[in-house]
Amino acid sequence: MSVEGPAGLPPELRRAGRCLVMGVVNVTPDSFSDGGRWFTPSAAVAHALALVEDGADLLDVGGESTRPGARRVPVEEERARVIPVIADLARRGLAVSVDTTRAQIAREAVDAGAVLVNDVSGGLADDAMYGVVAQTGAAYVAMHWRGHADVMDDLDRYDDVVADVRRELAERVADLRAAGVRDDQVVLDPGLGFAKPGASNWPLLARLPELVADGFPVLVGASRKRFLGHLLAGPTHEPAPPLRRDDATAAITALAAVAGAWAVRVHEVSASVDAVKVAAAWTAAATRD
Ligand SMILES: Nc1nc2ncc(COP(=O)(O)O)nc2c(=O)[nH]1
Repeated sequence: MSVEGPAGLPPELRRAGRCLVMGVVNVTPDSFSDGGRWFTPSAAVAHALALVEDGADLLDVGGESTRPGARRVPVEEERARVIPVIADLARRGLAVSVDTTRAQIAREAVDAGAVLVNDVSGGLADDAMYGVVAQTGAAYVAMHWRGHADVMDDLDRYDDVVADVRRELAERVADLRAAGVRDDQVVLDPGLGFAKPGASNWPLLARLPELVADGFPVLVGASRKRFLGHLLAGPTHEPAPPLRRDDATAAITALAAVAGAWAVRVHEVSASVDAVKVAAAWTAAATRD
C-alpha cells in the first residue's frame, strides 16, 4: 500500500507508488553514527551524490546532531554547514530536504532549493516555523518530539505510546492548520528514539498502520538507532555499534513499506532500496486475485 506524498515534491516523487528512500547527509562533527565523515561541503555533496547513485529518492541535509546529549549548534554554524550543500544539490536537480528545527534555516534552505522541511521538533522548538511552512508552501515533516537532546531521554513516559504519539501529533496538525499550513504539505513521523530510548519504539513500528490510517504520509526514521543496537546486542549485552545496524534497518524498511510508510530515512541507502523492492513485490503478490 503506498500513499501519495506531500505537495511541493516533484510529481515523480509525490506519486511514486512505492515507499521512498531518504538518504541521510549529516554535515556535523558529532552525529551518533556518521558524525564528522561529511563535515565539509564538498565531502557532504560527494556523499549525497553517492547516495543518489545507490538509489536515494531524497537527500536529507542536517547540520545539527540530534543524538541524546548533543549540545545546540549556533544558527550561523548551522547555516554555514547546510545551506551551501543544499544549494549545490538543488542546482543539480536533486530533491533535497533540510533537517532543522529553526525557522530561519528552513526559510533559507527552501530559498536555496529545498523541497521539504524535516523538523524533528514538529514545530515545538521554534514558534516561527509553521509560518515559514505556510508562506513557502514547502512540504513539512512534523516528527513526534518532547524536548531537546539534553532532556528527551527523561521524557519517555507513556500510557499507550502509540495512542499518545498519535494524539500529540494530532495536536501538531491542529496547530499547523491554525497557522495556515495545508494538510497536503504535511508528513508525520513517530520520532523513533526521541523521548523513546527503549522498548517504546517497537509498538510504534508494529502498529504503524494505525499512524498511516490517520491519513497523512508517514516517514519512519529507525536507521542505526540505539534500540536496534540493544536488539542486536551480543552475549556480553553490549549494544551492537551503529555501523552494525544497517541490516536490521533494511528489515525495518521492508516491514514499514508493507505497512504503508510513505518514506524511510536511512544512512545506508542501497539495502533499503532493495528492501522497498522486496516489499513492493510481496505486496503486489498478496493483493493479486
Ligand atoms: N524526520 C526524522 N528526522 C530525523 N533526523 C535525525 C534523526 C537522528 O539522527 P541521525 O541523523 O544521526 O540518524 N532521526 C530522525 C527521524 O527519526 N525522523
